[in-house]
Amino acid sequence: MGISIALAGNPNCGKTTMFNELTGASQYVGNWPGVTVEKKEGRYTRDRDVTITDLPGVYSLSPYTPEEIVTRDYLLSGQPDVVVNLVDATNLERNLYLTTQILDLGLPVVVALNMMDLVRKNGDKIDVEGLSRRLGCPVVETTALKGQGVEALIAKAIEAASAPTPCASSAAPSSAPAASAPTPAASPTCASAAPASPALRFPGAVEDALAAIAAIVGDRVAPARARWFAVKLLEDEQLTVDALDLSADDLACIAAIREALEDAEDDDAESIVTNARYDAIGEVCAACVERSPKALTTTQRIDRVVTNRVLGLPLFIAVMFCVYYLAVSVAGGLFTDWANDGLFGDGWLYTGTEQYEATVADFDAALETAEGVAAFEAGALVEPDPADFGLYHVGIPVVVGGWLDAVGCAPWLQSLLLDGILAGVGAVLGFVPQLIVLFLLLSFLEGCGYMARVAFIMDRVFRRFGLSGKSFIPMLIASGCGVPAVMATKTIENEKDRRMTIMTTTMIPCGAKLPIIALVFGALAGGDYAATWWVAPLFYFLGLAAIIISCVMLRKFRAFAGEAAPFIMELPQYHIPTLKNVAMATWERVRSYIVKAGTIIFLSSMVIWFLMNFGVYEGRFGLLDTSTDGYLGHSLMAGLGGGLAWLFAPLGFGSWEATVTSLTGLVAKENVVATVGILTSLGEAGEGDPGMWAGFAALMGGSSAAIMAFCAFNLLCAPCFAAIGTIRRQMASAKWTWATIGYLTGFAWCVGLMIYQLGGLALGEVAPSGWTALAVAVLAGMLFLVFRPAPGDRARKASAAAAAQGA
Ligand SMILES: Nc1nc2c(ncn2[C@@H]2O[C@H](COP(=O)(O)OP(=O)(O)OP(=O)(O)O)[C@@H](O)[C@H]2O)c(=O)[nH]1
Ligand SMILES: [Mg+2]
Repeated sequence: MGISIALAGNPNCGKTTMFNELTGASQYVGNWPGVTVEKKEGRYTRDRDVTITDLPGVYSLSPYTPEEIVTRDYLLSGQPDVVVNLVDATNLERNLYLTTQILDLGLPVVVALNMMDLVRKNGDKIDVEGLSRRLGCPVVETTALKGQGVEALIAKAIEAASAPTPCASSAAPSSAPAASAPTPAASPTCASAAPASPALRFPGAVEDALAAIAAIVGDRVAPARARWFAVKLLEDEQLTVDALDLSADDLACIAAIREALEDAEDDDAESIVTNARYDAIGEVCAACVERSPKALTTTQRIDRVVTNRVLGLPLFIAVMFCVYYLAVSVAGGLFTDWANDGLFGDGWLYTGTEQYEATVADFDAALETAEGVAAFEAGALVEPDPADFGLYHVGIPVVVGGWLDAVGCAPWLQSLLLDGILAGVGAVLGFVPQLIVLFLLLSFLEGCGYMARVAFIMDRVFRRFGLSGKSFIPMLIASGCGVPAVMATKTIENEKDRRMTIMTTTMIPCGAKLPIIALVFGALAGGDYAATWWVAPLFYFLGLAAIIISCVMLRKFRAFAGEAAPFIMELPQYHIPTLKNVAMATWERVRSYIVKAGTIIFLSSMVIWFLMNFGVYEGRFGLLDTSTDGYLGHSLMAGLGGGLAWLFAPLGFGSWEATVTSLTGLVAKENVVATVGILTSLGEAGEGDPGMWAGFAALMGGSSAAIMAFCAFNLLCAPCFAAIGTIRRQMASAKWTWATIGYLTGFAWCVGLMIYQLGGLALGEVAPSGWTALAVAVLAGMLFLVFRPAPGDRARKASAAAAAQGA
């Protein structure tokens, strides 16, 4: 017969680690509380008849948070034959609180004392026999991380499940609402079950009250579960009261019992029960746990430095600097260039690069002269072939291009495949090596327990702006790429905080936006870095300021009103994470990035290619000849840009070219510079080319204010398709995705308007007009939203004032 085992316990006590060990699954394990949020089922590898269910970690069985409801419903459902209650043995007092509640359920329970490796390392001792006797259930020592004790644990669980009594699986009343107590399964062994006499007893008055309530409930519930219902009725938990369908008389009797107890103890019933539990646990621990007199554990010693008020922040900045240096500079420099220019570019030369570059420079210099050009045309001067200089391989586009040529593929299809799809998908995949390194390092920091501290440190800063410390990690990641940043918002439990973070985090300039900043920088400063060094940091500051202002403003709306959720996170013990866990966490993140490249980017690259390569030329619609100058002016994209250009006129860049540039940026921000290249007929000159700066400045009508407005708009507006796709997934709602796109684009437009109209006015580039008035109005509106009290604040202040007056 199949046996169903439920794994229940506090957050971060090792349930998923145990589950993976038992079932061979690879569910996500992280070193912070609240990793698992829904139940997962698997089969025991050594006995396929045994089903194991991993449940979200909970501190109690009260139906408040979604995780608590999932766990409580499952335990009450009658499905588990036995509950394996994992407890973090390094923190027995707190963990046993849930144990006492699980014991009340009347199901067979086996307690797993997990993390015994840490207990031994700390030099503490636990009397397992004594604990088992006092709790009235088997207790097994385990170290899930190393797979120790897990077989003995399951053997005990199977034994307990097979014992004929006690049984509570048919105990839930049939009228119980589905939300809390799904329909029970009938079980013949229960008919004769005697009322369970709890091993863990409360003070006499409480036990008397419970017995009296149990008598009123009578046989409406199975005897084994009578205690659970009696406790819940004493606590006056509405869900249970509704479920039992008691008569008005019975309810009045129970209320009288409760009031009598509350009067006698001078406390409310819920607190009385909670205190009774803690007192009982205190006695158990005093008798069974012997703490080593050692003053501080390793974790406490590390935390003294890491979470220190003065040292915490600088230390964190140093750690992050190292992570970024390794990922972006070292790995990025090594691998991303290789992936972008080698694998998805022309090819890559591993050795003899210096000699090759020198020869190319000579070749380029020769082409500058008339003789050189003549020699080149005559075939006397040949472009140097990198393959002659050392170890070289060609890029995928070259290989694919060769195949397509060989099979006589139509030029338009070649262009679609190479310039459209391969270029688009390749640009995204080119970042994969960098991301792997970044995520490996971040997963390590997460797995060892450091990230939980970071959120705690940043909370002190962020709280002032209505954001929780947990929003910081996404923003940090966003400076690399918005996609993983949006995914990282998953760890923010509070829905409002999470939505707000998703909506704003992509305002931080990501790696792909840096070329835009460089281009603007060049166009404004003409390469005079010494005099204008402040332009680039200015845009980072703009991103950060935009987030802060947005959060302060958004908090004034009902959908986001309220303070950031109080920062409650138990700081886990430090430990070296297993290689498997780090690799899994990294893969999980990289995988979604790759999947996105294969789906959203794939499709959008095709669409953009189509819009840029098709159009009406000499009265005929068709594929444009990309070798003619200004072909883009005839494309569908130009038409689209022309149609939308009026939107950007107030921002100073109302030409179809500038509009098209912003539109292609939606696919990937890298496209902005590439499009400027095509528009200025400079090809792939790149953002560092002075010709490109001049061309770009001309595109913007030579106005510095327009250039700044263009840059601000492109940095702050809706992110690339890839990030939008991720936002859609994390928001799990089309409405919120559109709200995000709308908010970001609207906000970016307003900032662009203010920069162009007001900045241009100051610089003498723009004459006052109706738009100037609108820009002033927008500025005033923003200031109003920032400084206006949040809804509810006024009421709170008024009541506080009234209370103060009354006092
Ligand atoms: N030292 C030690 N660490 C462990 C042990 N078991 C689990 N861990 C670590 O504890 C952390 C939490 O493990 P999880 O399995 O995710 O915990 P969980 O109970 O599923 O947590 P939630 O899903 O948040 O409820 C991870 O970093 C594990 O590697 C153990 O026996 N010893
Ligand atoms: Mg888990």
